[in-house]
Amino acid sequence: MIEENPGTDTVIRIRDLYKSFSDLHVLRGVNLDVNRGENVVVLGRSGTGKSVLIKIIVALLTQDRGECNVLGREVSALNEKELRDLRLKIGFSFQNSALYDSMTVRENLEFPLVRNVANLTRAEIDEQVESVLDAVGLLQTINQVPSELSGGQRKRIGIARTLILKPEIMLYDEPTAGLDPITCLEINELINEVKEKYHTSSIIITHDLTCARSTGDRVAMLLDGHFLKQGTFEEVFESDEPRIKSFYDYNFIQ
Ligand SMILES: Nc1ncnc2c1ncn2[C@@H]1O[C@H](COP(=O)(O)OP(=O)(O)OP(=O)(O)O)[C@@H](O)[C@H]1O
Repeated sequence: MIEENPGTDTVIRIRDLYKSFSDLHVLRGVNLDVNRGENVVVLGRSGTGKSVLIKIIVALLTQDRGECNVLGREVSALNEKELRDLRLKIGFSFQNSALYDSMTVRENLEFPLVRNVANLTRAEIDEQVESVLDAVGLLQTINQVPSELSGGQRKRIGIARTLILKPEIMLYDEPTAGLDPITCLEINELINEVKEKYHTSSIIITHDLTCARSTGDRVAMLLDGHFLKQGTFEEVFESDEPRIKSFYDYNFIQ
């Protein structure tokens, strides 16, 4: 059981969360707090339920029991409109950036803005698109289409597209998967820059230990349906717990 921390502003509070699919018991008593302005890394082997947890946070799945409170609201109790409003405050960076191939970078970024924010002038749209592209260091790609960009650039544009709605919470699902080591380092830096510039609170799902070490204010290790250990990267991996040691040993670290 993790400690209550009444002095901090908790944006995600998960208590005793359970989720099964038939007889596959994926989450079994998950507890997690994400405090405002904090990057929390969720580590765990393939199939341990990291994505299921994220999907419960954005109500794409519903827990069997337990509490999942996001920005002060229990997500499983929200109606459609409340959910839509909540999701606008959450930026979700998917494993595959899912940009529209037929649109330019500018059009990809305008799309969520025009769809979700009423009465913006052309000048305001341009200003916001350029500002967010500048923040991810890719202003020069504004008129290109995704097929002309590298995997790392597409990932950055995907992050820019979520940032354009100024989310309070960012959820990164395997942000460095499939990228070369240098590009991984750049994405890790970007995740930290996003936190500084946009004051976001984030969950970063990964099995990349370099990513965990460089982006995580706190690391939480999901094993056997719950968080076996939470703390700084060093606190978690100083542990003598054999499953944590073996996770460390099998995941290459630079
Ligand atoms: N909608 C669903 N219906 C049935 N089973 C599901 C569903 N979603 C997830 N699962 C199962 O739950 C388990 C956990 O899946 P999840 O996608 O959360 O794993 P993960 O930890 O994110 O893995 P990876 O690192 O490979 O992405 C898997 O065995 C998966 O098959």
